[in-house]
Amino acid sequence: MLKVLLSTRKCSSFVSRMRYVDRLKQDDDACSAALQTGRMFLFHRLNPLLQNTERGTFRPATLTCSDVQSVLENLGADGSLLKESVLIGCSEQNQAEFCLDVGRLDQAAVEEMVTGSFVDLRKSFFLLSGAEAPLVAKGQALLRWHQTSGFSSATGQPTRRNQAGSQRVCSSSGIISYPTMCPVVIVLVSDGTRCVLGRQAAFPRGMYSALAGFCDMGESLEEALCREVAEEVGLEVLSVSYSSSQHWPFPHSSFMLGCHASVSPAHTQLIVDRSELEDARWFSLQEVMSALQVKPRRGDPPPLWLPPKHAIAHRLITEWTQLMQTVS
Ligand SMILES: NC(=O)C1=CN([C@@H]2O[C@H](COP(=O)(O)OP(=O)(O)OC[C@H]3O[C@@H](n4cnc5c(N)ncnc54)[C@H](O)[C@@H]3O)[C@@H](O)[C@H]2O)C=CC1
Ligand SMILES: [Mg+2]
Repeated sequence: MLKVLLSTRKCSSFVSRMRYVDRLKQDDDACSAALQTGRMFLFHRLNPLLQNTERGTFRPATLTCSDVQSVLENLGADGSLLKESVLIGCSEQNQAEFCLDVGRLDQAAVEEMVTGSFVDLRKSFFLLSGAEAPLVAKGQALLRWHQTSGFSSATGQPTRRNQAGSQRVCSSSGIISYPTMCPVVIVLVSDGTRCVLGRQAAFPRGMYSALAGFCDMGESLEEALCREVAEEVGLEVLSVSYSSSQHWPFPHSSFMLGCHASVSPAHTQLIVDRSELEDARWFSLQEVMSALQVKPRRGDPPPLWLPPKHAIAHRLITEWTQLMQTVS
């Protein structure tokens, strides 16, 4: 049975924070009160607001409710915009965290008032640290869901959100809808000494990653994995082990389920589906280890470079190299 060690965090504080967030999702008044003392992450047309740190790195700008209120007042915006904030969690200091899209305001004017810049999500995802990037991705995903869910797909009537933004209710039928993610399997296939990496034509030059694909309706994780590997590279998987998962905001919200898979060393011929992948190849441990050392730089790309640390593919590749080194 799979056992994942999560952390040695203090259980009591974790439990109370999770229950607090859950209460804010159920209780609009409690959520409105929490908004007054909460931390706020701003977005402009779904691009998060980032600030430079003294160390030359970036972090998401965190504002208080009154900071945002004074921005809205100064720019002549309606104060009720604040009610469009969406709850995204609770900090370790027990402060509720919200995000708000101020896309109706002039971008440059907001940037000047809060000393920061609204940066494209894909770019900001790789400028931020491991803990902050998922928070910004979650905020953008929830804001996007609200922006595209104003009408019920069943009745065509307007929907109303709760204060936390964790659900929307159809005004005519009462049907409740919740934010959705598409399950995706991402898999590193190995024959015991090498692994398969593929590249889509849209990837940056020289970049290869683990194979990935959307789960079809009704499939288990294992069935989706075996089908995707068969479709994309023509291999038959013999065994599967689960590694970890990740919310991935691109192009919309995917729930990435990361796995390792093995194939028989006697059946390793790749038949690549060129409509899906520009290329897929077997790579040796040595090639992958060298690629993990490569730092991103301008100019000609190296022969192989791998997805950045935030991506679950990076984790799968690192785990595989560690496993290969222990067995060799
Ligand atoms: N974290 C990482 O390193 C990587 C992440 N990914 C992510 O994995 C996801 C899936 O990868 P792909 O190879 O593109 O999937 P894929 O291999 O299933 O091919 C995409 C095609 O699947 C169909 N499809 C079925 N269900 C879909 C849905 N719910 N949404 C969109 N298209 C659907 C469409 O025809 C689409 O063209 C993407 O979100 C991609 O960003 C992909 C590779 C590496
Ligand atoms: Mg694919």
